[in-house]
Amino acid sequence: METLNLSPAHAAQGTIKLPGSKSISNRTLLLAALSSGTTEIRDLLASDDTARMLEALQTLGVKLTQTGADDWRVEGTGGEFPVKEADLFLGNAGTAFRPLTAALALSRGRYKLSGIQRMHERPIGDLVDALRQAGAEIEYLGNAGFPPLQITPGKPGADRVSVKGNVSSQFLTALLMALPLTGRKTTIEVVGELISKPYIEITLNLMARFGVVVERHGWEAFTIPAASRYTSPGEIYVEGDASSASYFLAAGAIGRGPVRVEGVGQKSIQGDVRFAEALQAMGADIRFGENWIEASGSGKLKAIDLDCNHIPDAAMTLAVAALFAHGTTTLRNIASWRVKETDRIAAMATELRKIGATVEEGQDYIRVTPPTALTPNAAIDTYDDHRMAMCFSLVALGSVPITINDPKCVAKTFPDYFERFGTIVK
Ligand SMILES: O=C(O)C1=C[C@@H](OP(=O)(O)O)[C@@H](O)[C@H](O)C1
Ligand SMILES: C=C(OP(=O)(O)O)C(=O)O
Repeated sequence: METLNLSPAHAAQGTIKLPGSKSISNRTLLLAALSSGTTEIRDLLASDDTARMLEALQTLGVKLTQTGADDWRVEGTGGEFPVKEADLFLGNAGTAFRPLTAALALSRGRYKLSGIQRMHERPIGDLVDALRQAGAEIEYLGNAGFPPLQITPGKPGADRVSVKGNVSSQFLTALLMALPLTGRKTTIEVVGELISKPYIEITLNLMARFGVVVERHGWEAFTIPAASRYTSPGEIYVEGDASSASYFLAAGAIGRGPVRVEGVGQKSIQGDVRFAEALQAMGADIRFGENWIEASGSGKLKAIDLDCNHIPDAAMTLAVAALFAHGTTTLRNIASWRVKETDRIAAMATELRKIGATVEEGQDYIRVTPPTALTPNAAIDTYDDHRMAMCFSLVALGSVPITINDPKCVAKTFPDYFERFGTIVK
């Protein structure tokens, strides 16, 4: 196994131009493929998750041309994938797997969708149940409720479908993006509490840019108007990734800063920009510009007690920042961590203990009390979870050496993370 030894660091300072947002990149690729007209996408994220989406669309007959380092031209299909039978491998990309399942289930073709082993352990049953109400024919090829899936042509379905919201917001996102393909007026009812709500705002915002405006009834119901069709906006810029920003902003707060991230700011459509508020509550100084965020601090943080349901990904960064805070930090309402790249509550607890922290975990929370001195030379297991690897790089700022096992797992969303991190730590 490959390992990366990070040297002790005493300060963090500098500016980072963020890679493109994963959530915006994969939504934009799919919407551009489903729309009529050609879309020029700028600043697309180049990572495993977007590579899986690009490959899948290519296999489905969508014409894609790379026009610059991070720029792509997508020739829209007008909502009908040219290839009607395909076998797609989607790695561990939730933002590819869930939306493509919905789009293909409403596309009158025969498709097999699979991923890596962990993807086959991540639930998809609530989405399949909702798509079946919409007339889709989907079979489980392994365990019921989980990928891999076989899709065959369906028939017209109900004009009201319901979906559970408490396991992943990606199921509602997938339905919202795919239902316009039917051309029929359809209402989606959300059953129970919807988690990770800001990701739905990203979905609705991007759909509107591609010409489909969803009628909204709070968080309970969403109506796709009859005869909705996606049309290309022509050119679209992908914001920098706000979740990736969290590691650098935390570094600025822990290592005094200032550390500035460029690519997201005041006008961001990503919910994870609100990580900056959490960091502020921990005592960091935060400044926002139109297209940048900057963090600095005294080096000493305060513990917080926070409901993190709105920032599930960036909240992992708070768990490691808690090592540098005075007191006990509690992160609540994060049950979804258990069904992501790994069981993130269990993984976080195990690895924080290697640094000397006292950690209590519950079904939907984690509580972290820092040690009086961080344990040097811990070897951190990363569980094929990019965020575990990125989060734990921050420990180096406690002036202790640390080893990150399998550091290349960051390729899921941020292939050159460690090189970039190396440019801001001193
Ligand atoms: O829609 C999206 O782009 C995402 C939604 C979130 O998932 P859940 O809704 O499963 O919490 C988030 O964790 C994931 O990284 C990206
Ligand atoms: C949960 C994540 O990914 P996915 O899009 O695969 O759900 C993540 O990036 O933290």
